[in-house]
Amino acid sequence: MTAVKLVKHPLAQDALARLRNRETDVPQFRALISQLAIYLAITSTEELRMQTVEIETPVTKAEMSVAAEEIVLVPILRAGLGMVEGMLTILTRATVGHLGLYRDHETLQPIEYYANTPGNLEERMVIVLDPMLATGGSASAALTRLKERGAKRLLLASIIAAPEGIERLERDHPDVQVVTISIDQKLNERGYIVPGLGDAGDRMFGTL
Ligand SMILES: O=P(O)(O)OC[C@H]1O[C@H](OP(=O)(O)OP(=O)(O)O)[C@H](O)[C@@H]1O
Ligand SMILES: O=c1cc[nH]c(=O)[nH]1
Ligand SMILES: [Mg+2]
Repeated sequence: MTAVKLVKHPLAQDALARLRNRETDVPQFRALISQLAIYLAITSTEELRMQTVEIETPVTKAEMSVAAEEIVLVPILRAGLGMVEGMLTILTRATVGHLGLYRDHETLQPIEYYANTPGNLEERMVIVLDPMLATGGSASAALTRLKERGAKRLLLASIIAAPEGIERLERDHPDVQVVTISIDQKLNERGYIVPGLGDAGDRMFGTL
């Protein structure tokens, strides 16, 4: 079963409420997405593999834990791009791949138009970024593409998830952990998350 981790920090919930508000303008929307991505970066890497090394401080030598796993971030274009900067605030050494997908407005099926990912995905923690998990079609297609390219240890970091999207990933990718800040009520008849925040890409890039 897909494991879902919820970010419950009060300041993340406060930022998400402001993100959802229809009065929030484009610069504020971008800043809030970046802030929320920092919380997702911290929670997504709680199980990062570590190793013990000897460090010499100005005072003495000591055994310390350091990260033993490289991280690849893969934003789903367009809206996932807004999460990269916040993620890199914490994950400063991560490499970044890109997957271009949009959801056909009629069929809601994902259409892929770009894929560029770093090599050696087998050995790395791969975190897919998309603020919205709605039907789950886009996330599922992205995860399938990354597995075809060798990824084995995958997470999906989203800001808002619909129950329908989580169920879809439980079916298609039970090995992938979902990290999110809110599980909303449902999808509406046009496939938008309720209460959601509208179209994340349009609000981020001002294309409404
Ligand atoms: O779970 P799903 O039903 O597939 O919907 C979620 C997808 O829809 C949005 O992208 P959109 O198609 O609007 O593309 P955009 O980011 O370019 O605006 C969102 O950013 C996800 O990628
Ligand atoms: O509510 C939704 C659903 C899909 N994509 C969005 O940007 N918002
Ligand atoms: Mg969009």
